[in-house]
Amino acid sequence: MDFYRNLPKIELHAHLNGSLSNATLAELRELKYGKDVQLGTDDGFYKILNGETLSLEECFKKFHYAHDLTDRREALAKATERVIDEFAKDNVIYLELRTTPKSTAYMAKREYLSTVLDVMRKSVELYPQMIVKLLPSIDRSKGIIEAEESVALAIELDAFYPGLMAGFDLSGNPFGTKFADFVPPLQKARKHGFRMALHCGEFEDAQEVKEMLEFGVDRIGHGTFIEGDHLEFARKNNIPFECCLTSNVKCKTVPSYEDHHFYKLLKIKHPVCVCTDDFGVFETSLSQELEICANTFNLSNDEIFELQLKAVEYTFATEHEKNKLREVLKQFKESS
Ligand SMILES: CNc1ncnc2c1ncn2[C@@H]1O[C@H](COP(=O)(O)O)[C@@H](O)[C@H]1O
Ligand SMILES: [Zn+2]
Repeated sequence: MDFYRNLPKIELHAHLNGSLSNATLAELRELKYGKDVQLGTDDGFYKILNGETLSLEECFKKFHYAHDLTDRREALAKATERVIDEFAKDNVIYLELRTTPKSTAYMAKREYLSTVLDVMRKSVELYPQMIVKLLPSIDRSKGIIEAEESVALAIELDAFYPGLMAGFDLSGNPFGTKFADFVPPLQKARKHGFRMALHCGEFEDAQEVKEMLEFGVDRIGHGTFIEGDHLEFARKNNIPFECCLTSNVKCKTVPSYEDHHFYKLLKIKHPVCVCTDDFGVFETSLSQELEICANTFNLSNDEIFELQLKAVEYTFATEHEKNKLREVLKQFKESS
C-alpha cells in the first residue's frame, strides 16, 4: 500500500458530492442538524456497501444525501476543503474536481459555483504541491435550462477565476434524457475554450455514443459500452478513457474487477487513466484503486508509475503545469 499512497497521482474524474468521507459527512451533518439530532444520521444511505445490489439508476439516488448536507455556503465550502485535503493527503498532485452548480433553498447557482472556486483558489496557497481545477458538470436529469444557465455562469465567472475552470462534464442520471438536447450549451462551452470530459457509454446506448463521438469529446468518462467502430474511432483520435473500477463494479455496469474494460484498453495501448469517480460513495481512494488495478491485472510498480506519467498528457492543464507534474513524478522515481 505504501507505494500506491506515496506515488504522486493524477485524478481526472471525481465528483465533489460523491467524494465526502465519513469524517466529512459527520462534520457536515453536525453543522446542519446539530450534535444530538438523530434524523438523517444514516451515512449508510450515502454509501454503496460491498455486496449491495443496486442498478446504476438506483445509485443516483445516493447523492440526495450529500446534496442535503451541502446546500448552504458554509457547508459547501467545508466539503470542498475536505475533499481537496483528502486528495492531497493521498498524494494526488493534480486534481480535476467536478461538480454541478446548483441553486438550493439557501444559495443561488452563482453562489454555489463561486464558493467552490474560492476554496479552490485558496488551495493554491495551502497545497503548493498540488494543482486543482474545476470541471463544472451538467446534470442531465436537471434538463436543458439548467444546463444553459450553468454554461452561461461558468463563462461569466471564468473572467474572475482565470485558469481554474478547465472543461465541462456531462453526467447525472441519463435515463429519460437525450444527449442531443445538451449539444447547444456544450457547444457554447467549447466555443469559450472549455474542454469536454463527458460521461460516455457508461450504459448501453450505441446511438448516444455515436452522437457524442461525432460532437467531439476530449476525454471519455467510463466508456464501458464503447465497442467496435466506436472504439476504433476513439483509438484513431486518441481519446483517453477515465476508468473508475470500483464505481463500475459497485454500480454493476461491469460484472467484476477482472472483467473491467480498463485491461482491454491497456492491452491495446489506448490512453487510459484510473480514477475514483465518487470515493465517498464507493468507499475507496485513488491509491486503493491503483492497488486494486495492480493486483487484478498483475501490473508492476513501474507500470502503475507509467500510468500516472501518461495521465499527465490527458489532463486539461497548461504545458507549464504539465512540465511541473512531470518533474514531481521524475523526482519520485529518482528517489525511490
Ligand atoms: C456513478 N457514476 C456516475 N455517473 C454519472 N453521474 C454521476 C456518477 N457519479 C456521480 N455523478 C454525478 O455527480 C453528482 C454528485 O456530485 P455533484 O453534486 O455534481 O458535486 C451526482 O448527483 C451525479 O449527477
Ligand atoms: Zn462520474
